[in-house]
This record gives sequence, C-alpha cells and structure tokens, in this order.
Amino acid sequence: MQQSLFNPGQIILPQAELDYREDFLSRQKADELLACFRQSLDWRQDFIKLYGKVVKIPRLQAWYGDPGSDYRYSGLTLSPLPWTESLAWLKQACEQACGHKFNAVLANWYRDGTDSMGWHADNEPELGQEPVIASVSLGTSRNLDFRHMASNEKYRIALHHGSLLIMRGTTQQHWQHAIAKSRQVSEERINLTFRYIMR
Ligand SMILES: O=C(O)CCC(=O)C(=O)O
Ligand SMILES: [Fe+2]
Repeated sequence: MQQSLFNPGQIILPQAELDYREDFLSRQKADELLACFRQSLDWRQDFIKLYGKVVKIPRLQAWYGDPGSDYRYSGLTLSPLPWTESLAWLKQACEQACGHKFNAVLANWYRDGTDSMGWHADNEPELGQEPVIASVSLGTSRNLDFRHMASNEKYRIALHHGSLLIMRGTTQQHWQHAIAKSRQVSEERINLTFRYIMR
C-alpha cells in the first residue's frame, strides 16, 4: 500500500517547520506525569532584569539535563539538575518521536492564567542554527501564539494535555512565540521543552 506523504500533524507556515501531535501521550500517562512533575521537580522563581529593573518571571521554572548543558538567557545562567526517572523517560519518548537527540529540558509551570511567557525565539547560540525543540504540554490547554518577525503574520495553536509540538528547521530564525495571559484560565499547566545544547 502506498504511504501517504501528507503528515496529519504538520502545520503549514512560511519559513517554519511545525508538527503537532495531539495524542502523543495517553490520558493516563499525561495525568501521571503532570502530578509527578508538579510534585517532584525543583521549581524556582527566577528574576530577570528588564529596563534596569529586577522583575519576577511570571511562572516557575526548572532546568534539567546532562552535566555541562548550561543555558543562558536574559542575563540568567541555569545549571542543569540531573535527569529524574520520569524526565528521562519523556526525553526518550521525544527522541523517538523526533528522530533527534536531546540533552536538556526547560520545564515551565504556569500556575494559572496570570502566568505567561513573553515573545521570544529559542535562538540562543548554544542551540545552534536550526534547533529541534520538542515541547510537551500537560494540564490545562493554553494558546501558543506565533508571529513572523518580518511580515508580522500571526498564528495561534491551542496546546492540549498530553500533546507534543515539534519546532525545527528555520522556525526560530523567522518566528517568535509566546504564551499570553488569559483571564479564562484558572488551572495549571506544565510545559517541557527538550533541547540539544552544544558545547
Ligand atoms: O509553554 C510553552 O508552550 C512555551 C515554552 C517556550 O516557549 C520555551 O520554553 O521556550
Ligand atoms: Fe520558546
């Protein structure tokens, strides 16, 4: 039988390569991981300098990975904690889905709709030119907004419990993404972005 060339999860945007797999994790596995990560990851409240003022990042974060995979952004250096069993399991599942190796993960805990992430591209030099980023969502659905850096074209995707979004190719060179605050959201969400840090 001929295989379809059409990938049902593919999102067609110019100068981007996005693949959204809504059913990446079973409901049961997603529930289990949400409870596990909320409880067991070493969540920290980080601060960044914005226009000379020190401000709280509007979410909690944790950074895990292989030794040496330090991550620098907004004047902050995160040193990785060693993989937990559940994180290592999820990393391996993402590697299999993406056909790509990862050595670090940034975990973000959005406690409710007042937590958010501002516009950015994951384009730090240590990620390389065309990073592959695997983003797993757990908990309440939140919208991920994309905007094209040159044309300002916008695209919104709802990221659901247990889903995987793969960003690759030139996505980070041409598009920014953000999680907007939302008054409709009162529940929590944990997102994990697996990356490969070059040393
Ligand atoms: O929470 C999300 O879905 C986005 C996370 C993100 O963009 C990041 O960790 O760089
Ligand atoms: Fe990002």
